[in-house]
Amino acid sequence: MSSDLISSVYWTFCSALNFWTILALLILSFYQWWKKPHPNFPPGPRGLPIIGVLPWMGGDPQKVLFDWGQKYGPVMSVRLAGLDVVFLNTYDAMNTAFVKQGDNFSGRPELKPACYVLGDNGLVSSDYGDKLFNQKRFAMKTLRKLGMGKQEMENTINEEMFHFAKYLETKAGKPVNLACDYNNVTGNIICVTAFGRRFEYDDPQFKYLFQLLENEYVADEKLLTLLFFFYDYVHFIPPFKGAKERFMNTENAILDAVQTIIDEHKKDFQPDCIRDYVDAFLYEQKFGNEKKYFTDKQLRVTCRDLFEAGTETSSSTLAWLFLGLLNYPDYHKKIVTEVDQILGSSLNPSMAHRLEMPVTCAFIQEVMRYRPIVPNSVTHKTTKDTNLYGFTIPKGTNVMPNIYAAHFDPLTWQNPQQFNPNRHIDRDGKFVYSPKVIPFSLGSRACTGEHLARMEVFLVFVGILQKFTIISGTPNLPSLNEGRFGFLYGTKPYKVILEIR
Ligand code: HEM
Repeated sequence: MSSDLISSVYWTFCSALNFWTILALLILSFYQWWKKPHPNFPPGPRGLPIIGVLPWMGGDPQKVLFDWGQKYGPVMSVRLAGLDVVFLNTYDAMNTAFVKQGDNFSGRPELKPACYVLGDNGLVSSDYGDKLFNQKRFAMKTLRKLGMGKQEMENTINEEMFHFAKYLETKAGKPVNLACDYNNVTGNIICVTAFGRRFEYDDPQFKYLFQLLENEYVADEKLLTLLFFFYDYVHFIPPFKGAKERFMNTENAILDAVQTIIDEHKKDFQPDCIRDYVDAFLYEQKFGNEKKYFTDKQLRVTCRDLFEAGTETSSSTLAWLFLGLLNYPDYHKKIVTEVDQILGSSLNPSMAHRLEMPVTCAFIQEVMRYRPIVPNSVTHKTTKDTNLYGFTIPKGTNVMPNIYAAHFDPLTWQNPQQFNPNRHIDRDGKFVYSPKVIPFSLGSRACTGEHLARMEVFLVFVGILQKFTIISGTPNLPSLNEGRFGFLYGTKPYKVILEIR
């Protein structure tokens, strides 16, 4: 046989092989796309084979998901590339799943690469089970003992507010972007609670921790990061690879910084003098009945969780609140009037003052409704085959609370697209708390720090207004309808000018 013939047979064979390989892959991906986890799975958009609805997610995913929710109903499924995710689009659907059937809907999926760094430890990413019950119970009990929801915590927040006001005085008179500065207060409140100490704002260790947080939450590769959370197989593709490495480096650096503080605690730990969360944990580790749950890794990751979940979240909420004030001068005026009448210039704000400050409370609640900073909360996972609204949702399915859709549900809210704090004030001028404003989610996986966050948001917000007049320092002030998507939904950058009152 001539070499030409061999070569021609070889290439014909390869082309046939390529043809059949490509055809097989096409059939496989079409089958993957067409197949649902269960014939009775909730309805929803499936997008394109292989990539699912990803091409639709580029602009404003929360609006796209909202529109689909209006079309498909309270429980819908969305095909995100190879993954079927169930979205709960109304308060009632979330309440039915997370509260009434909490045991079935409170797992956490293994979100890689978070799992590589954190394992099944801490509070946020731990799966549902005995360890999580034990650790959440311990966390709630310890946070309450350390003052959460009580006068002691108010004192801690007001003391931190005193330092923050001094810091803000140095910035008075010129346009400043405070988005990251709020972390000084919210971060220190967590540090006092978890580590028993506050840091000076220019302390290198403190600044380093915030730099790390900023890298993670504000860096412009959040979409890439979110994608590789779900799709392990994209890790080796260059843009994802880099984003993954930076994410893991940041997480490891935060864990190392936290470990340094824990090691200092171990050196001077005294069982009869529990100063903070770390001490309370070390006590259980040495003397408790369930030592198996109180491991070093669990402590390290829990402190990381409290710091990460408790800092940027409250700061972003404050950033939205001040942006709201600048966008709605009538409410701004009314709120400042309440602050002046109830607190004057010298009274320390207290949660009890909320009763006398209906417009302030209504404004905070409306900002939390209108701009939930975690619009799709944190992903849950079903722990067994389960049924919701007549649909079958198999064990292990990813479930996302669509807080944004619940907050804009036209069956719950009149003119939901209108920013209207007045909707939370009754005819007698009193503030009406709404259980359907759920920025902290619902059920047994709801935010562990909700009480603390509500306290710091109120006390810091009115504390700043008591001491400073706030003016816009940005020529084109963003509206409340523009934001930045990432792990959190934050404001677009804007500047304010503070005038000392
Ligand atoms: C305005 C501020 C905050 C908002 C809007 C917020 C919101 C949330 C949301 C939506 C979740 C997920 C719930 C779910 O999975 O369904 C969550 C979880 C969590 N939050 Fe917050 N949070 C805030 C502040 C805080 C603070 C101050 C702390 C710290 C003490 C904290 C600690 C946690 C923890 C530990 C979890 C995990 C709970 C679990 O997985 O069981 N958060 N938060």
